Amino acid sequence: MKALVESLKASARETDATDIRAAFAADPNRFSRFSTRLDDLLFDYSKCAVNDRVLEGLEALAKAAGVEEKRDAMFRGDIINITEERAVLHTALRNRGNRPVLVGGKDVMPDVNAVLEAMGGFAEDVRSGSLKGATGREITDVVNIGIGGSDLGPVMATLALAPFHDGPRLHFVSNVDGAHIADTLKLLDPETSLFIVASKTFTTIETMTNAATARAFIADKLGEAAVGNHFAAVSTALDKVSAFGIDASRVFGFWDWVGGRYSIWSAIGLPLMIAIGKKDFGRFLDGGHAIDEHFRGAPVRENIPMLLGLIGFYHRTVLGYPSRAILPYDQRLSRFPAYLQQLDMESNGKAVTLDSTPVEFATGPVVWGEPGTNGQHAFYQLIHQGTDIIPAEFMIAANGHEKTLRHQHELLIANCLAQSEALMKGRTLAEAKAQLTAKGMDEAKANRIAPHRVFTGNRPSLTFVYDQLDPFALGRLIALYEHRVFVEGALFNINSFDQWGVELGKELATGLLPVVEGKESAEGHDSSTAGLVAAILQAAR
Ligand SMILES: O=P(O)(O)OC[C@H]1O[C@](O)(CO)[C@@H](O)[C@@H]1O
Repeated sequence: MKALVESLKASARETDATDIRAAFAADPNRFSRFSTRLDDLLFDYSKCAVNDRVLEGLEALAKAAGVEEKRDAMFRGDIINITEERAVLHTALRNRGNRPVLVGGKDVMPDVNAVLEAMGGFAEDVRSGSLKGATGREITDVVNIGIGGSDLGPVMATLALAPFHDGPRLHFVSNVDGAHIADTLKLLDPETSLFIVASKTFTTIETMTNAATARAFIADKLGEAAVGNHFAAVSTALDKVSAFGIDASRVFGFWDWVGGRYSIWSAIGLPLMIAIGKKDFGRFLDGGHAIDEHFRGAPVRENIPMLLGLIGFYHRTVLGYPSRAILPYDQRLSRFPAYLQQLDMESNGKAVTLDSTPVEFATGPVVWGEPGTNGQHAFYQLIHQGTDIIPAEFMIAANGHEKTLRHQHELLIANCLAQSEALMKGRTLAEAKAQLTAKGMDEAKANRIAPHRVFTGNRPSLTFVYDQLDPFALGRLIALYEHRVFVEGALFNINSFDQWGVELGKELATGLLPVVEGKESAEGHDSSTAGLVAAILQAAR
């Protein structure tokens, strides 16, 4: 693999692959050669630093890394999460054709369908008002208490699908910072509130602490006996849920073969289903399933997640670009970058291979972003003229939902397309100077100012265009990125499905709590940590 990566570097150098501007000038068909479609979804990668030779090299790399075999092993239910000894089967949750999926010789589909059915019944009862609080009033507000994968997916998707939201109001509490739950509880009437405690493990300290606070809120206002009417839970740890006191009829399970950051398709999606209804949630699953079928069947040069992964690997590992910016020109996708941060960085932020040896090249990039056009007025300066090259990933709908505001949508589209054009084309020194002198600036001053107005161009970007952001389109987008992360992880030869990197901080926080509470001394901790604790304790009121 290392040799193939080196030869890709050489191909890029020898073919001037990073001179994207020259590639466009030389080939009027570049767009049609380096873009592909899946129904209304258009994927344009012509503004990336690729050419045919690079793509051939990437295909060879994918073959050598066994990406397709690894993909098939995932769909088959093999134990590919080797450190946790688990299958990886979030795809079974959206397996709309009901093709049998075997784990340990047993088809998981009947259980998957049963939970989906139970969620649907519960969600529709909440939405219709037939499920009541302890005092007989309808539920107006649903609060999801979870963190990481038990929060980001439902938050992101609920915001994204606001035009389809016709159920009760939704709130999300994740942070252990008491401010988060306190600010949420202030908005609620306990008689009409329902809390969903969402935690795969049902041990996560943030979620358990917030759940206890919410429980006290109900018990204090409505009495202990009311708690059962105002709580539901989503977890794989059904024994722990029952110890919390939530009735089995309000508990929705999932399985250890669903990773937290891949769990929006499972019962973790319950808040979304309550917001948009069972039918639209089904459309969301359909979108994910459509991408699964595409990923499994399309040839590499038409396979969007495969291309996305290969190009991602190429930008990151071959060309050494340290981060990628996720730039949805879709305000309702405002939490999509945060969602992808967990998906990508928790999956591929690893430095040890599946053979338990150190990796030989750079793995997952830093993933970040904000919706356009807001980002343009904040950090685009650095993307255009900074010293790092940051591949940008744009996404835009051909149609907004606000029919009477078409003009605003056209402005949004123009801005999105202009950014990728500017990143690719740039502005030369001669062009910058000519612009200034044309405005009447004298030669000497133009010479001084022009360098500040130069854009190197050749900054890669890719663009997704879809018809409209609806449940199907969102499901498709999420699944695309899931499989992209999979492809990159397969090329890195790492386990994309564990997350040991978050453990150490959790362990140390548990150890530090008694010190922060003033019950234990800070002895044994480093002087910085001890000094910080002392300062905080001194100031604590
Ligand atoms: O659903 P749980 O078990 O509460 O975990 C929440 C999150 O914590 C993590 O385990 C680590 O931060 C994530 O992978 C997960 O999504």
